[in-house]
Amino acid sequence: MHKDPFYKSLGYAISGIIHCIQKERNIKIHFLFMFLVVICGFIFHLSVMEWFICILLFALVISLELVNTAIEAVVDLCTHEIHPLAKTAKDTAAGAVLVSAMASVIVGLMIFIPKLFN
Ligand SMILES: Nc1ncnc2c1ncn2[C@@H]1O[C@H](COP(=O)(O)OP(=O)(O)OP(=O)(O)O)[C@@H](O)[C@H]1O
Repeated sequence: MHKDPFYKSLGYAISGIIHCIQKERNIKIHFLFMFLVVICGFIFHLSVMEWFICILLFALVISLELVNTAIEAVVDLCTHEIHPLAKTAKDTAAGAVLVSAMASVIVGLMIFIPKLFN
C-alpha cells in the first residue's frame, strides 16, 4: 500500500476527531469542561506551569476518549453478539477514560481551590 502524504494523514486524524465529537456525548462533556477550565484559568491568572498541567490533562482525557471510541468501533466491527471479551474491551477502555477524568478533576481542584480562598 502506498503511503499518504503528510497533509492527507493529518486530514484523516482531524476527521477522526470531528467524527468523535459528532457521535460521542462524553467528548462533548469533556470539551465543555475544558472550555470552563480555560475561562477560570484566565479569571484566576494561572501560572505557566499550571497552564502546562491543564493542557497536558486536556490532551490526556481527549486522547483516551478518542482511543475509547476507536476500541468501541473495532469491537462492533468484530461482533454484534454478546461476548465477555467484547465487554472487557469496551469496559476497560471506558475505565481508562474514567481514571484520567478523575485524576484531572482532582488536579483541577488542587489548582483552583487555593485560588478561590486567596
Ligand atoms: N458485544 C458486546 N458484548 C458484551 N457486552 C457489550 C457488548 N457491546 C457492549 N457491551 C456492554 O455495553 C456497554 C455499552 O456499550 P456501547 O457500545 O453502547 O458503548 P457506549 O455506551 O456507546 O459507550 P460510550 O458511552 O463510551 O460511548 C459496554 O461498556 C459493555 O459493558
